[in-house]
Amino acid sequence: MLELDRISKRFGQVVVADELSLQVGAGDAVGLVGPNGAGKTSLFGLVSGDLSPDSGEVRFLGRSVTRLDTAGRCRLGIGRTYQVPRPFPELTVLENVLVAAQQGAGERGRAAVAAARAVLDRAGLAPLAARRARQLGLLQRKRLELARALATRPALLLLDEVAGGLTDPEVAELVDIVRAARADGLAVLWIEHVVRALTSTVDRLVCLAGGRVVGDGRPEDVLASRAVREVFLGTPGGA
Ligand SMILES: Nc1ncnc2c1ncn2[C@@H]1O[C@H](COP(=O)(O)OP(=O)(O)OP(=O)(O)O)[C@@H](O)[C@H]1O
Repeated sequence: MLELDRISKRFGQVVVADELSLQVGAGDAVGLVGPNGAGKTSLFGLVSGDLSPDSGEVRFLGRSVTRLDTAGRCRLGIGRTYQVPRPFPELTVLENVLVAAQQGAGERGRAAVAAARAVLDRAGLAPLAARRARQLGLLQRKRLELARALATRPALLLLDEVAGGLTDPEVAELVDIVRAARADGLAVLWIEHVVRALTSTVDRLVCLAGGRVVGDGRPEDVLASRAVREVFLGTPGGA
C-alpha cells in the first residue's frame, strides 16, 4: 500500500531521513518508535505531503505521490493526525468533522452530515457535537483529532502520539477507537512514546534513529534487539 523508496531529507546538518526505505501493506498496523529527534514526525510529513524529500520516492497504492500535495494525498486515502491537535477552534466538534468529511472524503449535503455523525459516534464524541473545539479538554481534543482523520475516509491512517499526556484509562479508550478502525481494514502507522498502547495494537514495530530504520519486525523482537536497545533505551543488551 505504502512504499518509501530510498527517501532522504535533511534540514541543514540534521538528517531526518537517510536513504530510508519502508513498506506498509494493506491492513497492516505498524508502530513507529525511536528516540526524540529520530525523524518519526518528519517521516509522517514525507508520507502525508507536508514535506518533500530531497531524493527518493513515495508510492501509495501503486502510484508515485512524491510530488502530490497534502490535499491530493488525503483524497487518495492518506489520513493523518498531528502531535498537537489542529482543530478549527471556533467551529463546533461536528463542524470540524464535517469539514474533514467534505474536503477529505468528498462527501456532500446530508450524506456528509450523516458520515460526520457516524464518525463522532465511533470516536465517542456524539454528546459533544455542538461544543466548540476550543472548549475541549486534552482527551476530547485527541478524540477530535482522530475523528477528523477518520472522517477523510483514509485507507492508511497516520497517528502521531495520540496517547501522549493521557491517563491509562484514557489511553485505553483511544486504543479501542484505533482497534475498531483496524477491524474495518484500515492500515495504521502509529508513532507513540506510550509503547504499551502500541504493543497492544500493532503487529509490527519499526524503530528509527538518525533517519534510518534500525529495527523492523515483531514488537517483542524489535524491543529486545541490541541495536534498538542501544538507540531507543540507551542500554545495550538483549539478543
Ligand atoms: N522544519 C524543520 N526545520 C528544521 N529542523 C527540523 C524541522 N522539522 C524537524 N526538524 C528537526 O529534525 C529532527 C527530527 O525531528 P522529528 O520531529 O522528525 O523527530 P521525532 O522522531 O518525531 O521526534 P519526537 O519524538 O521528539 O517527536 C529534529 O532534530 C528536529 O529539530
